[in-house]
Amino acid sequence: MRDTGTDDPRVRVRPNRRGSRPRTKIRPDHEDALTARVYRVDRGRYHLVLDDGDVEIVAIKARELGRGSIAVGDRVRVVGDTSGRRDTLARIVEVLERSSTLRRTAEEGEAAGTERVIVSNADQLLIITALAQPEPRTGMIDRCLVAAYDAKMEPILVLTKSDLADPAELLSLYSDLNLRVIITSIDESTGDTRGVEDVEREVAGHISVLIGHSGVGKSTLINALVPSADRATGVVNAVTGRGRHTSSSAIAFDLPGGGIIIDTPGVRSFGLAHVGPDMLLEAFPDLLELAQECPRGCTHAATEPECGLDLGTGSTVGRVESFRRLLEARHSAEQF
Ligand SMILES: Nc1nc2c(ncn2[C@@H]2O[C@H](COP(=O)(O)OP(=O)(O)OP(=O)(O)O)[C@@H](O)[C@H]2O)c(=O)[nH]1
Ligand SMILES: [Zn+2]
Repeated sequence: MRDTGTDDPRVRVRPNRRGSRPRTKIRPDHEDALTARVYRVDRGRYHLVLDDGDVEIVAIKARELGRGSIAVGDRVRVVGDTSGRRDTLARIVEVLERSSTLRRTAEEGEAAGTERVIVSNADQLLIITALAQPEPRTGMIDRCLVAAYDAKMEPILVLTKSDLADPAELLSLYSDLNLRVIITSIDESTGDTRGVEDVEREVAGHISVLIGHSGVGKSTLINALVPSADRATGVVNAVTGRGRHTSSSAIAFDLPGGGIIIDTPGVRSFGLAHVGPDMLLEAFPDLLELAQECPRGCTHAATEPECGLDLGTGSTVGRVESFRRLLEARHSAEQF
């Protein structure tokens, strides 16, 4: 073996075609790089918080990183001006391995059909649904559940505006899923709140993503958890009928009690086409044994004549029904 004068595995030796000295391709050795987390992405600029000292800096992606995406929640290594002073730019030279990725399928106009990462490294998905204004949509909840199970994130159902409607009917639909459920009501003008401490307890020390339709109270909830976030609430565009958030970038906030909460304004779709029946079944470990009886290639749909899940009895019947509802939700035309 040729001695290249280093045992750095990043030094690659090209074949010595001309018989001259070996040519080495040494990638810049970013030994001085600092680690940081992405909190926000805005027009190609990445807003990061350094691990050491909590300094906020702005960075661009180094060209050597190629086309791979960098998402909110990503852990990165940065070089250059990491002082965090105004008008300084650092450079992201590496994206560290992700522990989870929440994805959506790109919409038409973009590279349609390709997958985009919404948030990296989160471990919980808070599905925010108002009990009224707007009316709850179970299709959206089901699709979010599939996305959470696929991303190996813990789903938590947060039912807001409990001052306006009773949760009982909605809850009965989800009782077989053994979901964690939190019921809240927040009156920003009086400060009269219910359930916010329950949310606080669930998110402490975790990286949690909030997802939900416009107007369900995400910003109101974030303000209750992180007063310094100062999210604008309650403004709905009279022309489009949509909330004011038009960008689809996620944005992260540090929780006072530790942990991170990530809002996803403008995110309206998940790509679920890639979620196969057996992948979803992994979220129902109690049904795996029944599925052993399935013929090969069984899709576990209710129309499968010999699906082993039909052998379930007692409380398992409800579990199978819930599982099959989520299977169906993958193909729903609903965006969420
Ligand atoms: N009655 C009642 N109203 C609430 C509650 N929580 C939020 N609201 C109101 O619902 C409206 C929408 O709340 P936002 O927090 O702006 O909703 P959002 O999910 O952030 O909406 P976008 O920013 O459009 O995505 C506001 O007028 C809030 O004051 C609640 O618990 N009860
Ligand atoms: Zn089956």
